[in-house]
Amino acid sequence: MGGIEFLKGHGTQNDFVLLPDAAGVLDLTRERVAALCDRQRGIGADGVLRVVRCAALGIESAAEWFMDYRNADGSLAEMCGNGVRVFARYLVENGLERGPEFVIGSRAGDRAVRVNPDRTVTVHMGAARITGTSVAIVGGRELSGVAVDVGNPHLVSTMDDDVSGLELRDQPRYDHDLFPEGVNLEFVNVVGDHALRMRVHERGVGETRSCGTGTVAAVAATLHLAGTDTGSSTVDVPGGTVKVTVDRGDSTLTGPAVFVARGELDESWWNNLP
Ligand SMILES: N[C@@H](CCC[C@H](N)C(=O)O)C(=O)O
Repeated sequence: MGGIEFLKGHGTQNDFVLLPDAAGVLDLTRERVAALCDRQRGIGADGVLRVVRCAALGIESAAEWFMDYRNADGSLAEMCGNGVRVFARYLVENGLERGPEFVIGSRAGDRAVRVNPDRTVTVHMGAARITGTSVAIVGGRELSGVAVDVGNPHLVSTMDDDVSGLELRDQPRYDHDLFPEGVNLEFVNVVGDHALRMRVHERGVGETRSCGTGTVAAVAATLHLAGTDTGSSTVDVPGGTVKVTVDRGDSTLTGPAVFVARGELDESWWNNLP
């Protein structure tokens, strides 16, 4: 057949099409990514993870493999905390890394991962940097937020009323001067001493059922508001639960990575996309 192989997987229901492309030969245009992720005319996903060797892209890195992440609208992003767990499991289960610990390259830099015996994956996400404050406007409500850089940009708004009541179908408004490249917007309830509930509107996608970098940003922001910069919390998202630890200079994210399908793209469909 010789078609283009794909896998479909998710991390707390943040779902991805994974494209093995060791030699970096796929012509992954913005339109092709958008078509793959479209839930009617494609496979349907929040993003694409291209599995490519760092060397094939001329990237010098301690990592052998590069996670080339694209949002559902075809835009590039620096990092994906749920995607990198799915990516790590793919590498180990397909004999491309021995595991359980190794490093994966991303546009945000190298990320150390560990594939755990229970098939969850722990990722060292690097520093979660507090970069300021701003506001998000959702359904006419102005919500103040803490800006956090986790390799990609986030604005975390904590609120007293239940986040499940928010209308997140439309793009919430935000300060384009502060976030010229766009921003991921998290809405958070503190539900216990070490427990958060979160919804997210992702840059380049819309509302998703989880965002791994967003959960790290949420924990860093709530710790910051409590006057500290280290701590751990679970984060419940619509698609499940992850565990986050924030330290000075590093943070870790632990959560599930699930595969649901494997197949081949129809070549004439792919070739007729711009
Ligand atoms: N879902 C991801 C984040 C994906 C990138 C994000 N939409 C962006 O544009 O920065 C995650 O799990 O971290």
